[in-house]
Amino acid sequence: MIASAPTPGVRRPLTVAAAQLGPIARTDSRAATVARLVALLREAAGRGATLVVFPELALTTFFPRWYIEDPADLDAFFEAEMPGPETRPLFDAASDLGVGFYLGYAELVTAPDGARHRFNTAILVDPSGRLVGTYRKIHLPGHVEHEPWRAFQHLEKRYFEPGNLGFGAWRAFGGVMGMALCNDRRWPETFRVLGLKGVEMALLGYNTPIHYPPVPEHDHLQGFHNHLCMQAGAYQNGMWVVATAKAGREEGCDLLGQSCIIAPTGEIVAMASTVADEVITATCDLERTREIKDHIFKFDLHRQIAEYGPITAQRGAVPPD
Ligand SMILES: C[C@@H](NC(N)=O)C(=O)O
Repeated sequence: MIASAPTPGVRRPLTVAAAQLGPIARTDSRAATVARLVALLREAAGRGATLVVFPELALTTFFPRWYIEDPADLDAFFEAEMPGPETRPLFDAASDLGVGFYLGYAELVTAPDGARHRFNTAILVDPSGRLVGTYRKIHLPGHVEHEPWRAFQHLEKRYFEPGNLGFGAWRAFGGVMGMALCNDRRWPETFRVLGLKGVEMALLGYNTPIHYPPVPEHDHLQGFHNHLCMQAGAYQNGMWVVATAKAGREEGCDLLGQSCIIAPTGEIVAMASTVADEVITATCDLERTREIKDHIFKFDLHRQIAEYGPITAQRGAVPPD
């Protein structure tokens, strides 16, 4: 008998929702945005979800598109406490409904010495309202300086520090959960590190402009690349992926939709069909991760780590000319 053969009849179903958001205007209040999140949460709960995944930077417009010089203007997009007075209604609604959630937001941390640190952050909250974990975005895309030639900026490298908490894995919702944010999904290392930590479901929010100023000839591929990297990450690591967009035309900038739920086989099992507020759900059997983790990508058996050194070296190993 093969020790790792799945046990017939064993299931660990988890009904999840991706709660896609349409655009958020710069002038929209936090209260108005949180009310939208609560409405999506209620719809998801009504459809049986016990975990709801919101987008990256889900409380504000995607402000890295602007060069902001006044620190007070920048601060207005950040949360100094979570929950704070304006986000508390989301936490209250979730625990009333018995639903947990993933939420992306801009986090302002003031250290004991008074130094201020800014992160692009996601939290995971369980159905009782307890904070399960915090993730701070590691792969920050874009640029540091103002580049006026662009139709819009992508100043994540200016406004955020790289995450300092690593890629976490948390036992919650009947399985092992991991988190990532937007550009992280393009990197196989993200999913591999989560996979090595035993993650069975990766939760991810994104804001992806359709127009990529440095290489505009790839604009028509945004939807393809979005799914390509996440379907590969799901399959190569045997995990579910729940990925949620902030979508639609936001302050003149078109953001990709196509929020999706991906099985450990790499198959998309649910996908949004609008670029507005929209809930998609799927019942995900966490036990299905074993179809991959115990077989084609059984890490302990098949990985050849002696050959993987360049992956963690600062520089590549390109042969000399
Ligand atoms: C452009 C970039 N956006 C992001 N918010 O990280 C991405 O989709 O990779």
